Amino acid sequence: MIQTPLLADNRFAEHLLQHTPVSTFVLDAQHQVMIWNKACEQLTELKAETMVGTKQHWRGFYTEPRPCLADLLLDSTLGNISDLYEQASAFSAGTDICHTENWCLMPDGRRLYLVIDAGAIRNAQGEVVAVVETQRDRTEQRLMMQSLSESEQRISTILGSAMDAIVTIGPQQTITLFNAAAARIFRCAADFAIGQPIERFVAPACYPLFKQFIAFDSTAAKNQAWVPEGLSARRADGEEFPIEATFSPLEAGGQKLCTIILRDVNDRYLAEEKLQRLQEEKGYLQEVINDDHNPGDFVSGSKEMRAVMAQVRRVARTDTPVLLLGETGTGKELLARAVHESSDRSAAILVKVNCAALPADLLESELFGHEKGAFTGAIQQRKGRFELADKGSLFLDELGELSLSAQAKLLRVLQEQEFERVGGSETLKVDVRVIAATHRNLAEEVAAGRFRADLYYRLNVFPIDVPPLRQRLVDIPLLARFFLGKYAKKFAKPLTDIDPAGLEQLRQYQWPGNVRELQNVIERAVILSSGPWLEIAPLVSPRVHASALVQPLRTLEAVEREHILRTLAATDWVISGSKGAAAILAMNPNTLRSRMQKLGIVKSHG
Ligand SMILES: Nc1ncnc2c1ncn2[C@@H]1O[C@H](COP(=O)(O)OP(=O)(O)OP(=O)(O)O)[C@@H](O)[C@H]1O
Repeated sequence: MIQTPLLADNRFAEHLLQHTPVSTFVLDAQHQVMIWNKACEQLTELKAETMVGTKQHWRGFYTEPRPCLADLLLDSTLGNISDLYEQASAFSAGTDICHTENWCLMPDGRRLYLVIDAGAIRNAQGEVVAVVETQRDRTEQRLMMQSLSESEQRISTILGSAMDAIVTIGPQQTITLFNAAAARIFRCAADFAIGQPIERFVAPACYPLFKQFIAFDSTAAKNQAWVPEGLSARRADGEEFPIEATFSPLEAGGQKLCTIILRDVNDRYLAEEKLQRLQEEKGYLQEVINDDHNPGDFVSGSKEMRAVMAQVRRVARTDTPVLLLGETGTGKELLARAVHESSDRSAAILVKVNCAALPADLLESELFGHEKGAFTGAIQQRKGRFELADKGSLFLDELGELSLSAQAKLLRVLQEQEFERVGGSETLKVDVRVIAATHRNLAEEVAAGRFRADLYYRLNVFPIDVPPLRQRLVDIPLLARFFLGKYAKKFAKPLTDIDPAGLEQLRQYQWPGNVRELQNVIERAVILSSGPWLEIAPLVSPRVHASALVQPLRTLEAVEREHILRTLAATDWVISGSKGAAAILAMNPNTLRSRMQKLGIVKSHG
């Protein structure tokens, strides 16, 4: 507070006020302008000679008469300030001084942000004799502050909505910025993370490498670096996860900072795995679609087959392995599908492997997969059928052909649901229900040392015997008519039924190839018949009385070998195709080839 009436006596003070670079005017107690200094002239573009002695000072700041801060102070009416300075962003007042800041619309149309201070001058008696008001133009700073805060807001919106974690670290390698995605990914609030050393959020094993990217003084860290893999971060709860990160060092305000933009690539890995799995499944399903072994409806009229179906229904809902026993072509694969489809796993797939179709070493890699370089030709990692069947079922056809080493692996999967890929050391876990089938007598195979006893007992928990067709005569006409309908439609033949003599022939026949053979016979007959009856050509070995079958006893292999050789001779060694040996033997051509290899059957030239 200034207490002397210096303006009248003190020329020096007046001189100072006149020349101070701050815009200033002074009013006397009657609101008349006493001083209108040079800076005020510049700010308002109004000359002192037109202002001094008048009460027109408002003209410097408003387009209409309005009290200035100095007037309010003189009249002690500061309470009205908010009516006058609507946009006042700061206001403070004591008895003799007051302060405000606000946007002013100058008479010449300029919009200025003025910081205004007013102070009362009292005489020795304490009476207010004058008021000094200063105005400082802070328009530029204010606009800068505004645009700074706008851009800060924009940046914080961008940071907040970014999908990736954005973390900035300062020279002490402590976190200075932690966006919302970082909070989500690291599972902790920004308040917790800011100020913490970055080391806390990096997997310890990766920290030395991490440091190289944020080491500000190393030349390597001068440029931005993108690290697509090999780094792992650590969440607040200690869980480690693989990341992909970009490190951007920068110098701001003399401080070395590093911004890390990172994302959790676990989800990507999972998505990639899922995609690969779906692609493999797609490939597998494509194979199934192309496979003419694809099952149609299941026909069962005999009490024997109804009993089999009842067993299928009973075991389907459990996770017990199922062993389907029966001669070739009896419908074991169809039943395996029925087990899978009636189980809780039906939403996943049933994967099939024919153990006789591949040599032992390839079969092992087919079942369990292999690592890149596991053997010559293993140019990349491949998942096996067990992995493909995860959460579903695996049908192992011709189980009796499995090598002893594959049997050991299979036993482990059955017991612990785990295995390693060929050439790999990583133990893989799967959840697979195994359904196996064989036409061999496994008990005999065990006795001969060709099949592991422990695996046999593990698989034999729920054996289902599928009777040969000759033991369920009721099914023969049912199946024959079913196949007639199917092939007549396929080949567009107007066939109504099977002629009675033919039907009788079908009943009499021995059916060594069971339903598959019947299916082939009907297919051939449909192709050859012109209608309306389906004519059945004489069948090769009519059904004979069991006693007539008695012959000197020989091994199964010897009989099998001789029979295959006879058939091959009859087809002139043609294996596949509708007239080939495989069709006659009602076998899959690949199965036949592998049997021939196993039995050492080769075509002699000469
Ligand atoms: N009850 C049935 N109803 C309809 N078709 C059947 C029936 N049983 C078998 N089939 C058909 O017979 C053919 C052979 O059946 P499947 O492949 O299931 O026999 P399998 O016992 O698994 O033979 P293999 O031991 O040689 O592999 C298939 O085309 C199948 O569709």
